[in-house]
Amino acid sequence: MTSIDVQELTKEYGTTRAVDRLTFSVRPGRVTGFLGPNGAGKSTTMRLVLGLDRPTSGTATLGGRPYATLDEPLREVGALLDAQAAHGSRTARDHLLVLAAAGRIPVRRVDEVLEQAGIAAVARRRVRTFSLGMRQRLGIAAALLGDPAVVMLDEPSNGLDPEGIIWIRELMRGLAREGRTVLVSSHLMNETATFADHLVVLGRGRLLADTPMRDFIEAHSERRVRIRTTDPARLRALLAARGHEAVAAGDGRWRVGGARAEDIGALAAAHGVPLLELADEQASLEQAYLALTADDTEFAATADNARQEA
Ligand SMILES: Nc1ncnc2c1ncn2[C@@H]1O[C@H](COP(=O)(O)OP(=O)(O)OP(=O)(O)O)[C@@H](O)[C@H]1O
Repeated sequence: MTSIDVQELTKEYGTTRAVDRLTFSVRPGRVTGFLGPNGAGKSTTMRLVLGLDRPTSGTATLGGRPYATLDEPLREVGALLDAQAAHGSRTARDHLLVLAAAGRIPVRRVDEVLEQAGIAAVARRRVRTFSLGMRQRLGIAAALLGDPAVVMLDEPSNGLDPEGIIWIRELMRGLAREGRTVLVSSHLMNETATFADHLVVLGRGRLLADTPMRDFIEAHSERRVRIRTTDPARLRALLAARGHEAVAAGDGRWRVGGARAEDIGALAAAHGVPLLELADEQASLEQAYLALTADDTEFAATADNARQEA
C-alpha cells in the first residue's frame, strides 16, 4: 500500500511562497479531494510530489521514496496535470504507445486504457482534432497506463460533459475500492462532494484542513432545522421561550438555527402543534468550504476592486 507523504514542504518562486511548510498524508483505499482557492498551491504540491519541481525545503514521497528514486515510476504513480500535454500531431493511440514504450509497459495496456477511458473509437485520430473533454479522457488513460498504485488528477472533470463527469466519478471511486491512493484537485464543490471520502484543503500555501468530508461539513457549518406547521405563531413562541428563533423561509417553511429536528419534534408533540414537515438540513460542502477559506482567498473581489471595475 502506497501513501503520499508531504512533510514540511515549502516552495518559493522568488518572493512568492507557493507552498508553506505543508504536512499531510494521502492514504490508500479512499478518494482524497484536494481543495483550495486559485493560487493556493495545489498544482505546485502535485508537481513537487511528481518530482517536476524541486522543493525549497521539506520532502514529498510516494511509499516513503522521492519520485526521482522510484524504479518504475509509471507503474507506481499515474498523474493527469495538464490535458493539453499530448502532442497534437500524434494519434491518441500513438501518444499512449510512446509512453508505454518509455515505461516498459505492454502494448495490451494501451488498448485497455483506451477502452477504459471511452476513447477506443477515436484512438486513431490525431489529438489536435480532440475536444477538451476527449483530451481529458486521453490524459486519464495515460495516468492509468502503468496500472499505478497512486493516481493524482488535477481538475479531471474539466471539459467533461455530464456523462463524462459521472464516468470520472465512478472511475475514481472504483480506483479507491481497489485499494489505490487517489488524490483529486477540483474547484467544483458539489462535484467533489459526490466522490471524495476525505479532504485536504489549502489556503495561501498552508494546510487549512485534513479531515474526513463528513467531519469537515459538520465542523464548518451551522446546524439548522426546516419546519412547516399549521400553527407557526404558537411554534415560534414555544421556540423563542427556549432561545431559538424561527426565521420564515418565504415558502411557508421556517428555519431554526442551532437546533436538532428531534428536539423540535418532541417540543411540538408535547404541545400538540401539528407539523407538516420537519428535517435537519445538512450544509453543503460548498458552504462549509466557503466558510473556511473566506480569509484565504487571494483573488476575491473586494469592495474596492468592485468599485474600480464598475
Ligand atoms: N513556475 C512558477 N513561477 C512563479 N510562480 C509560480 C509558479 N508556479 C506557481 N506559482 C505561484 O504559486 C502560487 C500557487 O500556484 P498553484 O498553481 O500551485 O495554485 P493552485 O492551488 O493549483 O491554483 P489553481 O486553483 O488556480 O490551479 C501562485 O501564487 C502562483 O502564481
